Amino acid sequence: MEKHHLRLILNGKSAGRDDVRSAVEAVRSMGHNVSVRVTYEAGDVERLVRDALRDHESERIDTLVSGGGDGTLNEVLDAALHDLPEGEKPPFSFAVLPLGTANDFANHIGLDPADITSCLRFAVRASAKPTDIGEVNGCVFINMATGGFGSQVTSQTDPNLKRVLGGAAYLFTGLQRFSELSACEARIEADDFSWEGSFLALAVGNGRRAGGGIRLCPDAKLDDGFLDLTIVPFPQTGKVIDLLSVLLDSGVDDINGGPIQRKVRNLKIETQQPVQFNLDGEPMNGQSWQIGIRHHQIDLRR
Ligand SMILES: Nc1ncnc2c1ncn2[C@@H]1O[C@H](COP(=O)(O)OP(=O)(O)OP(=O)(O)O)[C@@H](O)[C@H]1O
Repeated sequence: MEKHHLRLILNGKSAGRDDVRSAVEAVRSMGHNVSVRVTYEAGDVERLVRDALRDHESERIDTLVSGGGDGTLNEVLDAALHDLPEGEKPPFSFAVLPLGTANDFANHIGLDPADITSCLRFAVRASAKPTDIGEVNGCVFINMATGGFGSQVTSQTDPNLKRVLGGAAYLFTGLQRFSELSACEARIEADDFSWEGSFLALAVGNGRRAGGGIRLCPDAKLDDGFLDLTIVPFPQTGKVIDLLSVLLDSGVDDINGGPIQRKVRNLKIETQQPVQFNLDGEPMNGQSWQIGIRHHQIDLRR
């Protein structure tokens, strides 16, 4: 069996968890090398990724594991890809140890956040597969970029509520703030598609689910070289609440009349007012969005 050298960047929120310690012990006892670096606060991930890039030759690091939620994974990838010359891949593959609240991306690749030891074993057993990365105005995402309803919910969800309710917190906050939901006017131009109108939710997915399991891009694939654009138009007849409950219950599949769905490589979105976009849950504000895909930019153990 090949001996692996893992570097685990662990979000400090989970540093005290017994199951994380057991998982590291279990993988070390399989003969692999695991070095662990823990974050204390925002910004630490970037420095720890730089350290991993510096150490990768001397310590033969072959896999960088993101230990945290989608937010941590996003920070890890953003730091690893930031200064990379075009056409180059990072010098190691990536893996995920799902320790977040929703873990939408980890769920998409079949990881069970309740069994952390299996997830870390998977990081040494699974093969590293070429994986696409999405980009919005120069910032990366691996799972999904959402605008409108979905983004409002994620960024306004109280962290304490998230801890108590888990993924359902997103839904709770969404309904609580329902009265603030309004239509957002946008103009969207893609390779061979354009759309203008007001939307309730907008999603650009490399992965399929966001906001705690809501299926917004049901046909998205991580390595097909496309992003899946989903537009849920704002209902003309004021049936917003019906539309919302369908969306939260079963995702876009069951929406009456269907949402607008397209596979795209590049798109530009202009909104009439400033809106928030969420990249894997991390908020960004603006009115003009240039979105693209970096085909097979990383290798991911999945
Ligand atoms: N030691 C720490 N204690 C508390 N927060 C931290 C610590 N280190 C980093 N953070 C913060 O944790 C956040 C990322 O957390 P995490 O990866 O769990 O995202 P999440 O959004 O809760 O996950 P998910 O999207 O899966 O629900 C970042 O905003 C970062 O600033």
